[in-house]
Amino acid sequence: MRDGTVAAIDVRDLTKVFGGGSQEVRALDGVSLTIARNEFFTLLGPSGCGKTTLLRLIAGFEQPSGGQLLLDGEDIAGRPPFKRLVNTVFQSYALFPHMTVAQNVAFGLEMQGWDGARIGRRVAEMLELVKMESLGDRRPGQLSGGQQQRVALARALANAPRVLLLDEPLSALDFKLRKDMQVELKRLQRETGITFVFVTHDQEEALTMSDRVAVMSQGAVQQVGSPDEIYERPVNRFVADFIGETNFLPAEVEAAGTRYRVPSGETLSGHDPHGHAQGAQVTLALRPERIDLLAQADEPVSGDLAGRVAQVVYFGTDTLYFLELDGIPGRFQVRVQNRNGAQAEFAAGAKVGVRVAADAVQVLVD
Ligand SMILES: Nc1ncnc2c1ncn2[C@@H]1O[C@H](COP(=O)(O)OP(=O)(O)OP(=O)(O)O)[C@@H](O)[C@H]1O
Repeated sequence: MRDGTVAAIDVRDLTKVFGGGSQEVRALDGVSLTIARNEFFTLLGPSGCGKTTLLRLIAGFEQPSGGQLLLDGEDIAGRPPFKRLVNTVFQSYALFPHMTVAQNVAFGLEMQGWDGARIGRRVAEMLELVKMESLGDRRPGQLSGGQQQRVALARALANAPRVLLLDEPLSALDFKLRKDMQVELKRLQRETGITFVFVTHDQEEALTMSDRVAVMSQGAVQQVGSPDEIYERPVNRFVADFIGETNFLPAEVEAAGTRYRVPSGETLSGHDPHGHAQGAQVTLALRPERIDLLAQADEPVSGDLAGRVAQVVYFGTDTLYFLELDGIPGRFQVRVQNRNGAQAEFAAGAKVGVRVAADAVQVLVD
């Protein structure tokens, strides 16, 4: 780690290849990242990008084809799962159906040879932590999905692992419960101080819970950053497209690091972490909620784009406008908060101006 402390998990150029010959799949293709102690770290990406494979390598259920994996600074290659101080919570919960809630939580502690009184205290403590203290005598079949998930968490936290791996643990829950459990998981992580590595393909889940997020695609890490970094400053088109809604505009660099000319001839200012030179062809990313719509009567200023409302979609909290901009191909989205009730401000067909906030434009690498 940069500050000299030892990372909870240090992944170095990790590769995992399944099968061989024409069947070969490179599930991980040289992944490097560090996860700090006490961090809520999320692996985010579409189905098949390799997030579960990375989790299974950390857990020890799979062996890497190349690269290194360090836990608290120690190379754990070849160490079996039960000797890694790493527990996993699966989407399916994997509770023992014939045991009570309390017996499920106690199971791992018994395997590790804890004495009865200590197990009793620990089980009570864990059930209190996940707010299940009154349901210790029930069997999993008598619990709701959310309650089963809490038991699975209590069981996985009981022996105080260094790292808890969570593989899409909320995806079987309905919308409302999932929201509640997001808050709950964050609380558990803060209260226990255990490093959480959370796998999801749900960007909202990743943004709301994580200290940092690694966005993955095709076996590679595209970007690692805090939720606001990856949302506000995506490095490439994949990240900008995968996280939230984005408008992409082709542009030419008019002045390096400051001004970008779009096909309508207007110039926008923008943020370019990649240092493109003057004359370079680039793609600009603009978030729909960072853009203001102007009535035709408003006085346009330099950089304002002009166009027509093609479609209006009402979302309750906000309204999404699809625009056709003069001189710019494709559709352009603007999201406006409905502060003044349900009435959409502009109807389909209305001529409008588009004002882009000075710091709202991100220049992408590709
Ligand atoms: N045991 C295996 N044998 C062969 N190929 C595998 C195996 N496990 C995973 N793969 C392949 O490796 C790639 C990455 O799979 P992985 O399960 O890690 O993706 P994921 O991002 O977790 O996807 P999902 O969200 O669908 O679980 C996929 O192409 C998958 O088909």
